[in-house]
Amino acid sequence: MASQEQLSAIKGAKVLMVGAGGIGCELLKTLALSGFQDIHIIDMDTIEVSNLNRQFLFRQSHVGQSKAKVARDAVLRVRPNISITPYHANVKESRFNVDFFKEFDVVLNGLDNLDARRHVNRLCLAADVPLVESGTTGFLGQVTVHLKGKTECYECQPKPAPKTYPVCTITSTPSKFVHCIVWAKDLLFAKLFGDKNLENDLNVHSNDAANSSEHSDVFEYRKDEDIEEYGRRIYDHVFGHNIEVALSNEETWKNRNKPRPIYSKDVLPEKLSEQNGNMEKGCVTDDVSAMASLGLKNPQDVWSLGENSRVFLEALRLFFLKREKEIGNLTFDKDDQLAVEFVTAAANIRASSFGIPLHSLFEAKGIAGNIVHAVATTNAIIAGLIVIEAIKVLIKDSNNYRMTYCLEHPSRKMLLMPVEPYEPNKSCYVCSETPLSLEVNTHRSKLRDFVEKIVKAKLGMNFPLIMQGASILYEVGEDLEEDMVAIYAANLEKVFFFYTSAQKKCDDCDLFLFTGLIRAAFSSY
Ligand SMILES: Nc1ncnc2c1ncn2[C@@H]1O[C@H](COP(=O)(O)OP(=O)(O)OP(=O)(O)O)[C@@H](O)[C@H]1O
Ligand SMILES: [Zn+2]
Repeated sequence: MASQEQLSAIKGAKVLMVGAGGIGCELLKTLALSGFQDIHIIDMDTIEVSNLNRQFLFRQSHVGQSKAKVARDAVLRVRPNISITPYHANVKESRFNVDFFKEFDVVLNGLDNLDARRHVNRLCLAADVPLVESGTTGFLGQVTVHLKGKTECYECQPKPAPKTYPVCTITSTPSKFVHCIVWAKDLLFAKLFGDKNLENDLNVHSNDAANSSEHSDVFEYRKDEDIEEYGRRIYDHVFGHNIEVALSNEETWKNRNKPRPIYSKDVLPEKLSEQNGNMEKGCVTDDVSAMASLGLKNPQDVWSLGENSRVFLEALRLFFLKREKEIGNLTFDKDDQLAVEFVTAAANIRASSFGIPLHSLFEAKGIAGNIVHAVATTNAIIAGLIVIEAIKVLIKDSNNYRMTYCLEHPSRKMLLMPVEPYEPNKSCYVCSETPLSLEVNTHRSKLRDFVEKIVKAKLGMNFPLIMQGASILYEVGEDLEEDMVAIYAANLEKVFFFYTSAQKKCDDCDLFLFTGLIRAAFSSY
């Protein structure tokens, strides 16, 4: 039971929720049923069929509609007298600025990506509004509370980078299915359907130069070439020839199982086309599927090597036949059925070559898309914990704030692990005043390198303002004058020495970067 103090805090609170997905639906319902009366909700997405199994405010008939608006309507049906304001929008839009955030007593995140979380964290710090942050992955979840100056901010601790694998494991010595998936997705798929100008390590181990130049155009589709012939050439090159080349390096295989080269003629009949019965019929461009045209129905089946080889050739054929315009611009997307089919088949053929167990399309899709299947119960538990922390924030019960972790297996008979929040990290570049230092080669590095690689990519700033002393060197904004845009563009092309020498006539540079909270000091070499 809530105390009188809690009830009046709940009644008077103005709350902003960001995200109306798995956690967001649960959260909106729990807030409404707990007595909250003024809730604003931002979500940029529309409802997809795949959301319906756990985002229970949505029904089949809502597919394609705004999540924020449908969630509002659904909750108003059970609590008609409260106010819910939906925004079908990206939280990064400029209208959701510091002043907008200042209107709220607490912000609650139910997001699914780092970029948006960092953005909301920074706005909450700038507006000095408490943030309750959350996330779930399958059975795991956590809720954390962030108050400027009192607890650590969302970015005080570096976030673990997504898992990467050594290049040689991917290009030549895979030992797990995930290595084959990464190869199929990031190398083969990218090589065949992605940007041709990007570097690609696909042939990295065909080490003799003559050999690699001989094959330099092996991936090139020649005009009027028979598409099956082209597919078989790729197949034989990557699963046959490249494996033979790798085998020729005896050292590599001294302590490893040798892979087996696979050629298409060994696993498939000479000519396939006639056997793909219904492949021309009923193909809608958006819906092109090699599984459909080969009559493979169940995505949970593990295909044989022969079936994978057919899917490989058929998916490749369909890309060239039905989606030719996209070739050269494609990046792997877990929601692109044909791309998933191609990657599953390629990964399985490679796995077969290396003696690694094959996997179903369903499993391969999960691995390729880094998907951990969502668990509705975890989302519900996390949403409940968010509301508990939000109420503590509203009544300023700071001694009792908790970060709570939801575990997969009980630890000391507990499934929920509450921990006192940590103090702010004094050297956090987001919430502390500590300057960052950076060494740059002032003769070689341009302001553009700094802006693109450090400020935007590394520090995740979307609208940086870069100043030297009192003068602005660079800024981003929708309402900049044209001549300023031209000046900033020119500034980006100047090397740092241009600025440092003008300022101090020496190589030591003290360039300051202000973006609300961040200040960076530079030294040069
Ligand atoms: N920048 C953003 N602005 C507004 N809403 C965002 C932003 N980034 C993510 N979201 C929303 O956060 C929600 C996260 O929900 P959830 O993790 O359940 O993902 P989902 O997209 O609904 O499902 P899944 O990814 O599992 O298919 C989504 O509804 C998404 O639209
Ligand atoms: Zn911080």
